[in-house]
Amino acid sequence: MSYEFIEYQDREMLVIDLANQLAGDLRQALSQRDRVGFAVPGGTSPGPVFDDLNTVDLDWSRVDVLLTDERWVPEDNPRSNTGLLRERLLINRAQAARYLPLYAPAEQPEGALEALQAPIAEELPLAVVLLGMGADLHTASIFPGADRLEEALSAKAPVLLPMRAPGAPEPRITLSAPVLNGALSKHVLIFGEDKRAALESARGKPVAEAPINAVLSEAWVHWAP
Ligand SMILES: O=C(O)[C@H](O)[C@@H](O)[C@H](O)[C@H](O)COP(=O)(O)O
Repeated sequence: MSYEFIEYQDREMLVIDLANQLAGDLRQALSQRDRVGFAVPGGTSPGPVFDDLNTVDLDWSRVDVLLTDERWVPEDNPRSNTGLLRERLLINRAQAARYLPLYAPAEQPEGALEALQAPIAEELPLAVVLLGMGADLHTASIFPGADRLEEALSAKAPVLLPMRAPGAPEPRITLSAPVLNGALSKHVLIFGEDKRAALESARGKPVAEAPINAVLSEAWVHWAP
C-alpha cells in the first residue's frame, strides 16, 4: 500500500498545512477543468480545516462540494454532517460553491438514492477528496461488518450506497470506494495515537476488515497527536 504519511508537530500545524494543500489541489484542478468536485468527511476531525478553507481565495463558484458520507438524519440534527458543512465550510468565500447533498427528507436512504446520485454522477471523477478514518478502520461510511460492504468495495460499485453497520447508530449513505479512489488527489486526516496505531494495524489486512485500505493507494495521510 503506497501512501505518504505526514506527521505534524500538533493539530494546529496540520490544519494550516492541510488547508493549504487542499486549496492548492483545488486551484490546480480548476486550471484544468471547468468544474471540480471536492468531497469532504463529516465527524469531529475536519471542522478546523473547514474554518481555514472557507476564506481561501479561489473560484469557489466552479467547485462542487459534497460529503464523502452522511448520517441519515435531518440537517438540524446535531449528528448531521450537512449541518457541519453549512456552519463551517459553506460560508465566507466558500459560500459561492455548489453543494451536492447526500441527504433528502425521506424516511430511509433508499427512498432518495437515485435523485441524490444523478447530479453527482455528472460531475465525476472527483478532483479532490478528503477522508476521515475511524479507529475500526472505516472510512466514509464503508464500515467493517456493514450490510453493503462488498458492493461498496467492488470495482462495479454504484456512485452511492445506503449502508447500515453495527458501528453506526443510524443508517448512512456513502460514496463507494471506486468513486473515492477515482479522485485526482486524496487526503486522509487522522488525529491521535489510537488512530495512528489503528492505521498501522491495517497493513496487510483484507479490505473487508480494513476498508481504509481500499483508498490508501497514492493518498496523503496527515496525522497529528
Ligand atoms: O460521518 C462520519 O462519521 C464520517 O464521515 C466518518 O467516516 C468519519 O470521517 C470517521 O468516522 C472519523 O470521524 P471523527 O473525525 O469524528 O473521528
